[in-house]
Amino acid sequence: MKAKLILENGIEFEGKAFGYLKESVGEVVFNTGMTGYQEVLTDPSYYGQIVTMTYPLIGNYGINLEDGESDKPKVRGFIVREKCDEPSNFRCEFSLEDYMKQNKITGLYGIDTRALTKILRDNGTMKGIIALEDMSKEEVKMKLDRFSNRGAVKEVTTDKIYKVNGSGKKVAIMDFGIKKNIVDNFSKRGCSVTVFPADATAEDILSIDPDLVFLSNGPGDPQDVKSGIETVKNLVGKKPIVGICLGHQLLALALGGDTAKLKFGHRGCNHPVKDLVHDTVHITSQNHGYYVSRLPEGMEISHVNVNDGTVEGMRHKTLPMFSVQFHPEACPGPQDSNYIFDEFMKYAL
Ligand SMILES: NC(=O)CC[C@H](N)C(=O)O
Repeated sequence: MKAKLILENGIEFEGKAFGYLKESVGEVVFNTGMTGYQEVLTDPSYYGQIVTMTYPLIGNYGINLEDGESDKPKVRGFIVREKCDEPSNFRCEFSLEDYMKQNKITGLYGIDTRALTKILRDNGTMKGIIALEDMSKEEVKMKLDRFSNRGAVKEVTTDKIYKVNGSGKKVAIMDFGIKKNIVDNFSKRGCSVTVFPADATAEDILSIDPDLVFLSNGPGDPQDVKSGIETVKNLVGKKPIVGICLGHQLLALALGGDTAKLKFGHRGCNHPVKDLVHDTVHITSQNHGYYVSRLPEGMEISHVNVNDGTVEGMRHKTLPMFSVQFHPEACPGPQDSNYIFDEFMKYAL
C-alpha cells in the first residue's frame, strides 16, 4: 500500500506502508545505530516520535521476547529503507512487521532514508505525518499544529510503585519512562530497587529512606516535567541523587541550570564522550533531543561530547550528585560506559 511521509516544511517522501496501517503524526528523528531496532522501538524516551533508521536494512534478526526496553513499542512511527521479512536468528520470535502490526505501530519503507536524514540534519528535527492518503496543505498543517508531546512522561511512567528485591543498597527510582536495562543494572549490583511514578513527591521517596535516588530517562522536553523538577528540588541535600538523560536534565533544572533543544539530537550507538575525571574516551549509546545548556551553580562538567562539545555529564563539587546525558546501560550499544553504574553506586549511603 502506498504511503508517504509529509514533513512540516512541505517536503514529501513516497514509499509503502507496513506494520499497522494507520495515519501517524509525530516528531521525526533519525537514529544511526546499525542494530538495536528492538531496543529503539521499545525505549519509552521515543514516545511521540517517528524514528527513521539510517542503516538501510532493518529487521534481519527479527524481534525476540527478552530485549524489549519496556512492555511494548513506544515510537509513534518507524521508517526504514528496506525491511527484512525473513529474519534469521535463534532468538527470533516475530518478524519486525508482525511485531509492529500486533502493537499498532505504523511503518513506512522504501524511501531514501539518507536523503531524509540530511534534511533533518540541515533543517533540524521537525514534525511529520505518515499519511496513507492524499491530504490538503491545510489539513497537514492542522494535524501538525494539533500534535504536542507535552504530557509524554505521564503516558509512559509506572502507574504504581513496584519493587525489585535485592540484599544491597536501597535505590529509589523516579520513573519518567525508564528502560528495563537500567533497573537490571542496579539489580545486577545487588540493589533493592523501588520504582516510583513520575509524580511521586519527595515525602513519598524519603518514606523508604533510600541510600540513593535515581532519576530515569524519559520522553519530551525536560522543562515540561514540572512535578519532577519540584520533587528533585525537595530531595537536594537530603539524599544522594544520580540520573541518566532526562534525569540528568531534570537535576540541572532543579538546581537552577538550564536546558535547550539540540538542532537534530544525538541518537545512535557511536557517540564519543570524554570522561574529564578519568581522562578517557568512551563510545556511548545516546538518545536525546535536549541538553544541559547552562550548568547549575556548584556543578562541574564531568563528561563532554567529543563531536559537538555539549555537556554529557556533571557532578556536584560538594554534594553527592552526579548525572550523565548518555546511556551507560548501553541497550542498544557499546558497553564502554557501563562503569557509570559503579560510579553511581559510590554515591550510595
Ligand atoms: N533518553 C532520554 O531520557 C531523552 C531525554 C529527553 N526527552 C530528550 O530528548 O533530550
